[in-house]
Amino acid sequence: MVNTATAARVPPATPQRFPPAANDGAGARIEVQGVSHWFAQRGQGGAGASEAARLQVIEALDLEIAAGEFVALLGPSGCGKSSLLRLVAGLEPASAGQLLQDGKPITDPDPSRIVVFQDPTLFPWRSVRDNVALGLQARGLLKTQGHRVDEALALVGLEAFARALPHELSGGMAQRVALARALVNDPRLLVLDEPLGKLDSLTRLTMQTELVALWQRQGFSALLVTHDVEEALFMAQRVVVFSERPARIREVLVNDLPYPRHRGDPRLAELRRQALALLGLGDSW
Ligand SMILES: Nc1ncnc2c1ncn2[C@@H]1O[C@H](COP(=O)(O)OP(=O)(O)OP(=O)(O)O)[C@@H](O)[C@H]1O
Repeated sequence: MVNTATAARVPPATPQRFPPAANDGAGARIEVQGVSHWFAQRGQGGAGASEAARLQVIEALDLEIAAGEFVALLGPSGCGKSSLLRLVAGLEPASAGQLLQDGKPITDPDPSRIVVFQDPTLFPWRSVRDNVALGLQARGLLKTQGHRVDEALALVGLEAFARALPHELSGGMAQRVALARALVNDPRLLVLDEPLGKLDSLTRLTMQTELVALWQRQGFSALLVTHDVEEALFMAQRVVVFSERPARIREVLVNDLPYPRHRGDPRLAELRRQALALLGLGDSW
């Protein structure tokens, strides 16, 4: 599956070369207002499950993502981070409270909010180009807006691989295709659920930089879940640190370092120390 020889020939994406985004840099403003969420536990009843049979994953959460902001979520495993992403994406309704996009309730999935998961989940029989075209095709926009497929591939530096099949790609290239598949929709919010989690560490560092460049270039808002403290601090403007389940905000770390950032910046080291302490990992790391 991973073709490192081919991967080595792929230049880093250079988003600066391409025309302005159609959304004119207008990222979505997201408001999470008094949101609580719980699941019925397996084998203990469905919609009518009693309090005791419910697993509460989010508790009375208030959070705002400003238009065009990059926010990352950190927290203990299983605390409810991905559950929150699913609510923001509109993949399921919150048990209590409300979520708003630009002042309007989020009730369903919408092409203005695209989720990128850890696994690129490409259709193996479709070319890179045809995988990226899926969103436009599903909405009947391919004939009139097909040029956006090429623009999205160019944004992630994969123009030369448009005809390749997924098995010919490295892990990093496949994840870039997943990003292009998201970008073709010109999203106002990119919801990133550990999107770099399966990549080798060097590719991961490269793609962190590329993702930040795409975010700066395209102007969407970004909400990232990651287990990697450095990744969160390197990429985001604010890092929300959650408690153990049910997720409550323990602290919001503000990183006002300008971009492009330097990984050796002492401010990043200080924020890392704070984040690890908040996650209960102390100074010994
Ligand atoms: N559809 C579901 N039905 C029942 N329980 C669920 C469902 N989805 C998630 N959970 C449970 O909710 C809790 C929170 O899960 P979630 O995936 O949101 O956590 P997370 O913080 O993203 O975890 P991780 O960091 O390990 O990915 C977990 O205990 C999980 O088992």
